[in-house]
Amino acid sequence: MKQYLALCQRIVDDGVWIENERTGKRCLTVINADLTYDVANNQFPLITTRKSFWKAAIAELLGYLRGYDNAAQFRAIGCNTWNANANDNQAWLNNPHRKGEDDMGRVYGVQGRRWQKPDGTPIDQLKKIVDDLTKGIDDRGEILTFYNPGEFDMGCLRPCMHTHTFSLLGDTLYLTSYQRSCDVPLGLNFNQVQVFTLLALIAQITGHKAGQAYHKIINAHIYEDQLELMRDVQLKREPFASPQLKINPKIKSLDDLETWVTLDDFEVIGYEHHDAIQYPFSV
Ligand SMILES: Nc1nc(=O)c2c([nH]1)NC[C@@H]1CN(c3ccc(C(=O)N[C@@H](CCC(=O)O)C(=O)O)cc3)CN21
Ligand SMILES: O=c1ccn([C@H]2C[C@H](O)[C@@H](COP(=O)(O)O)O2)c(=O)[nH]1
Repeated sequence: MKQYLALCQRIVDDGVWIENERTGKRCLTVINADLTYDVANNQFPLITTRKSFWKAAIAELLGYLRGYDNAAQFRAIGCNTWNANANDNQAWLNNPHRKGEDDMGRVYGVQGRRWQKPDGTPIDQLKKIVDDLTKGIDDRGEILTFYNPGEFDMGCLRPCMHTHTFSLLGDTLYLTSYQRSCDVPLGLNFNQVQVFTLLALIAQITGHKAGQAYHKIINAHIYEDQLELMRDVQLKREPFASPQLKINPKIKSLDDLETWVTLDDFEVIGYEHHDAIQYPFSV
């Protein structure tokens, strides 16, 4: 939690105002942030200086791992975060690739599970990683990437947290996640939960201990209409100790994640937090 607040304070103190053409808003911006999460000791990096809707963040991750491409699929598992990007973004509404209401196109999980080869057949990046790690193999290329420049025009948004690299040292699994663009008040609250949970889940289903998760962010920003709430409300609050994440130990395979897992299989223990803050969301 301290590293999150330090990043917010750094943006407030040293950020540079940058015009963002896509949203038509200005963002107070810094470049480069490195966050580390202690998955080994279950220090769940949940924001405590406001109420975090962590279940929606885990649902979003589950949707990516399942290869979802439609906001209705996300809603059905308890996540509303893609409604606006799928249905309220004029550029996407005008895009001939959009298949109708709620379609997100070839984003995130579609690339992770069904990356299209030139001959039209799909590559399942996640399955390859899970199969390798289960056998104790780290070929130094256990990379899940959603970043496919050749298909950016076929999706509603380029992926923000775009690449996850898994590394095995003995029986301990590590994760390094890369994020090109980060809405620190809203998105990072979710992304921290997702990086932590992704390592915990993949360690569990491949039979390894979880080590540390490293989260590398390039462009970290606060939108102009979020700044006052961050600077004058959230940053004035004292954080509480980190809670713990409990994952149902019956989850043992990728197939389990794809079929029966729900948000009831995740529990947060000891979450003390301040009141909710509603930050404006930019489409
Ligand atoms: N401008 C922007 N910021 C983002 O963080 C973002 C995007 N766009 N587009 C794609 C996804 C969608 N994400 C989102 C979208 C909405 C919330 C949000 O509204 N969160 C609320 C509560 C959500 C709930 O009740 O479930 C929050 O207070 O954290 C968070 C992440 C992250 N991404
Ligand atoms: O997981 C996510 C997804 C998105 N975001 C934020 C970062 C930016 O504010 C927008 C995306 O806009 P671009 O113009 O495509 O950079 O969404 C996030 O923080 N986390």
